[in-house]
Amino acid sequence: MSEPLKAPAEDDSSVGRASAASGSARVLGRIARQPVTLGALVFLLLLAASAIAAPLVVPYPPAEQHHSAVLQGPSAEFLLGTDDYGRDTLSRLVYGARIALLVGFGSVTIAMLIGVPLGLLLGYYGGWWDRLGTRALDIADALPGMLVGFAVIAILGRGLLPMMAAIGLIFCMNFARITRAVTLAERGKLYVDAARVAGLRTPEIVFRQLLPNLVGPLIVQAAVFMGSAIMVESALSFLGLGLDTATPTWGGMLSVASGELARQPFLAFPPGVAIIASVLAFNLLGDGVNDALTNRRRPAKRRTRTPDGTGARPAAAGSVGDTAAEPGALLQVRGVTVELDRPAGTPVPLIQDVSLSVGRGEMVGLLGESGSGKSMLARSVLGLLPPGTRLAAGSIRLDGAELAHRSEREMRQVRGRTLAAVFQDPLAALSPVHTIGQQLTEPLHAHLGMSRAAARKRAAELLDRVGVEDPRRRLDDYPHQFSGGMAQRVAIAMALAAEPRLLIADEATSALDVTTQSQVLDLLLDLKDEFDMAILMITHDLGVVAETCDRAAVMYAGQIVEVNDVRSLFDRPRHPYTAALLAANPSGEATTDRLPTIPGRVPLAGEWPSGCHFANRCAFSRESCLRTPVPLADDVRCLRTGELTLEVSVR
Ligand SMILES: Nc1ncnc2c1ncn2[C@@H]1O[C@H](COP(=O)(O)OP(=O)(O)OP(=O)(O)O)[C@@H](O)[C@H]1O
Repeated sequence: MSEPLKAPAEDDSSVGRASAASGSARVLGRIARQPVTLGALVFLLLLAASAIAAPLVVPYPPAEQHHSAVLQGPSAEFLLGTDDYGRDTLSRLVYGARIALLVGFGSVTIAMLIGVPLGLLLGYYGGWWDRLGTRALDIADALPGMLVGFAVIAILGRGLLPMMAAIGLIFCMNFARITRAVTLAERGKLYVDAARVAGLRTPEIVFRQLLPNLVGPLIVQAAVFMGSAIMVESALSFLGLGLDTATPTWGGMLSVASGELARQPFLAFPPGVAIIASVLAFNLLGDGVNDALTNRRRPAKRRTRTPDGTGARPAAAGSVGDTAAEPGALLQVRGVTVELDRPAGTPVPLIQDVSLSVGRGEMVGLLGESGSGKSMLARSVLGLLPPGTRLAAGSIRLDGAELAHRSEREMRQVRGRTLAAVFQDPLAALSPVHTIGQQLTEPLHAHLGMSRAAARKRAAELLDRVGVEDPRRRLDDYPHQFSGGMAQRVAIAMALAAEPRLLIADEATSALDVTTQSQVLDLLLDLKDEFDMAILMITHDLGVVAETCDRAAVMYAGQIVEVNDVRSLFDRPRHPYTAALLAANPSGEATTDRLPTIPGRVPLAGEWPSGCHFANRCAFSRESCLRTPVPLADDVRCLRTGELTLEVSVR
């Protein structure tokens, strides 16, 4: 076992060590710097305070009639005049605010209780659930809101609760739509994949990972709908469908005013202004909060890669020379094809007939240009294929157990225990609204059944192991308080939590600067030995493969074209594409000028030639190469491999 790593010299002080509350404090700070939003907030707080303290602040009880002062204009005695019964308008206005705010709050709560879980389910599950659900939402939306309100009140009768239920039903569809849209966007993010990889169950992912990320948009919408709810309440009261006429409501006051316009036109002003001002204030508040949150959520600057510096060193001693399927290999992928379903037309293969094995404790590199299918292969193994794609053929065996076509529930048992993954962007792979401690302890608690205290202790040990200084304190930090390199260490610690047998590192170091990349690679190598863990290292970077891997596989246009031990692959490539890739490597020193660049472009999925996928770009292709599909034989997918001598080296 290797010694625990000391924290590297990497400086993460620049990203701040703000307290856990700093995110909310920053948002509040931004709101405080928006005078209009602040004004709206102060107005609404005063309105709420006066509504709550109404008996203490109003000059007269709202129902008290002053028969000698009917329909008066503003005066010192009655600041906003009186109504047709001589009741003080100001007092009724303040009491009306109670009803308006209560109905607004109650109806928005009802709308959220119905709409948010519905939107979460539609957005998270997608597919038929989503299609049927959104059609149902469309139909519900087509019904005029007020008609729905009338129907509910007709059924339930007049009163505070029926009014809240009616307005809640009108708005619940909007909450469902917003929640669905945000969930659809969030569920494709890496932190959700990471949570699935960590083996969290669907309710845990939906309610603990996704829901907290919806809080911002939901607060904004709740503020806006509070205003709308007040408007609907006023409209229903105006039409006489609200509370009984003795109860002071703004809509009811307007209704009275409309009958007395000729005698006292001022009567309409106080409730009219109150409705307009509060609706406007709620809208301005929603807008302001939205601006403040959007600012908060602006993605952090990506680290830029410094040029090269990834000098290749000789492949690890004892490289596995036999690249054929190994009996008892930890991971055995055989003939895997993933297809993209199209509503009309035949499915398009995204990867085709892919076979690859990874031995126990072995580190295998997966190379290939963008779009060659590396991530799709990784996702097939993880059981995380994107919506619309499916495993059409093949077998994926991990530690002897078949993973192909397993249900999500079954895959959860595998992910996070035997199988784990680290992705390219660690900050995207970590939930922004949970502390590192919460995210690290969750899989320990969920998989290993550890108590919260034991899980926290283990989490601190893991952080220490991956080189995070002061781990106990840093458990309470949020992902944004870590630099890219440190966040990747945290992501690795999460992946290691249940000591998996196979770690899939999908471009895990690509977003890091060269120094940090080298530190993280060293860490992975140490951990591989310490945990006797195999690693499938997906990368574009030939240097990373040369430096760290035992074997490497090269993918091109959805197929594996060559597999070999690293030394042989780099010294004596057997497939023209491998040779071209090596020669085109900017850090390499090509010793032959036969293939300095790769002409043409990678064909898109669905546009692959029927024979060899590389044939159109290959300097050595013959007519026979285009005729029939070329199988992977003796770990190379080339009909002419026996005839060619491809000498390219990147060392
Ligand atoms: N969500 C998706 N839906 C449909 N097709 C997809 C999806 N993601 C990727 N593809 C397609 O699948 C093929 C393989 O893509 P994949 O992301 O696996 O390539 P890659 O080698 O990992 O590329 P990169 O190195 O850029 O990540 C490409 O043709 C790509 O356009």
